[in-house]
Amino acid sequence: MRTFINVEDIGDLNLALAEAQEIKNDRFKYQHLGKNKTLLMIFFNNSLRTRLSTQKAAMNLGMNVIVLDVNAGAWKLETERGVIMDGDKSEHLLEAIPVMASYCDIIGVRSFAGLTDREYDYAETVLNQFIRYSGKPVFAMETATVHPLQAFADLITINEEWRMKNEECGMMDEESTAAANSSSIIPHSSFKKRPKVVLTWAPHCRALPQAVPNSFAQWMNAADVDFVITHPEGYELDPKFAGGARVEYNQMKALENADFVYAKNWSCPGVTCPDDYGKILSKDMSWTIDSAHMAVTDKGKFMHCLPVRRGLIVTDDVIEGPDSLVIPEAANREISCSVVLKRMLESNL
Ligand SMILES: NCCC[C@H](NC(=O)CCC(=O)O)C(=O)O
Ligand SMILES: NC(=O)OP(=O)(O)O
Repeated sequence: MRTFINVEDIGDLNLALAEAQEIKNDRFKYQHLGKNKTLLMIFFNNSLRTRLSTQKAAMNLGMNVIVLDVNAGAWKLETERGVIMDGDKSEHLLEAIPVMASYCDIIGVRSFAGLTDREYDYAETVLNQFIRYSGKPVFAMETATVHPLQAFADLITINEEWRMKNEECGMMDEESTAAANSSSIIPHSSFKKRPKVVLTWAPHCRALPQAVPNSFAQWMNAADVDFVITHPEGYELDPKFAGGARVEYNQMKALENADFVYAKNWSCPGVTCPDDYGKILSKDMSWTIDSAHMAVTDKGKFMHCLPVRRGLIVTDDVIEGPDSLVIPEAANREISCSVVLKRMLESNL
């Protein structure tokens, strides 16, 4: 694997899930792969989970890790070509990338959308410069339009929970139970019903990127689930990621019988109205996930990538309740990243 950006990069999802389970059973099984290899993590934006889980995954694989916070100690980097650099940015990304690449074997990049220029963001301009000028395998640690490590961790979490729910409810037939006992991964088709997964927009006080919902939609479209997206009018996600998914504008209707409720805020993706790109179109608090929303689900599990703002996205009782998966999701970030780094180490170095 040379890049990890879109769901296609990981190939067969059942194989990827099986590999995730294998690593979860023995996190240090592939420690030899990373010996004398160095991961460079570059952050243009803040992070808690990605910073720690990616570092942990690399250490599990025996790698050395260098972390660069571009905005805390490095020269401020210019990312656009053709500008006269007479402002506060002292170094151009086009020199910085090959320099940084000379010190490492794999590069992870966090670079959020600026939310002012849709074309620049959706072309993944910064990430693509790393791919083009580093000559090294590159993976997205949330970039302008995608957050695949999060979506993969979310898929792992859904798979684990769905398997448990089916086992508890005795929803598997005999053949599938036997398959479950002999294998780490059961295709969802073995269960009597596919899980209903609902991605719901929720209000926020700041304009946030579309990377998390884009990747979640892309991965759920590729997975064996019944996927529904709900949001106020104007928040339609880019068809490149969400194309084919069912959109239901009535949130309560969308949540009916849901097995998984994935809440997230995002700003206007500018699909129906390009001038609104990156803007907040709604702060409707009736979209906040509370116990009344969860009550219409099928004992649904609450999911969010974190960090989450309580009182806006979700109420305290829901996020703290027994049906909240936010901590297992975050824990599975170590696993999703381990699979990605393992594959990069195996195939490219
Ligand atoms: N990596 C997880 C989410 C990161 C980012 N959230 C944020 O910036 C929230 C910041 C705040 O709540 O102030 C996003 O939505 O893409
Ligand atoms: N979910 C996630 O990516 O968290 P961080 O932004 O803290 O890395």
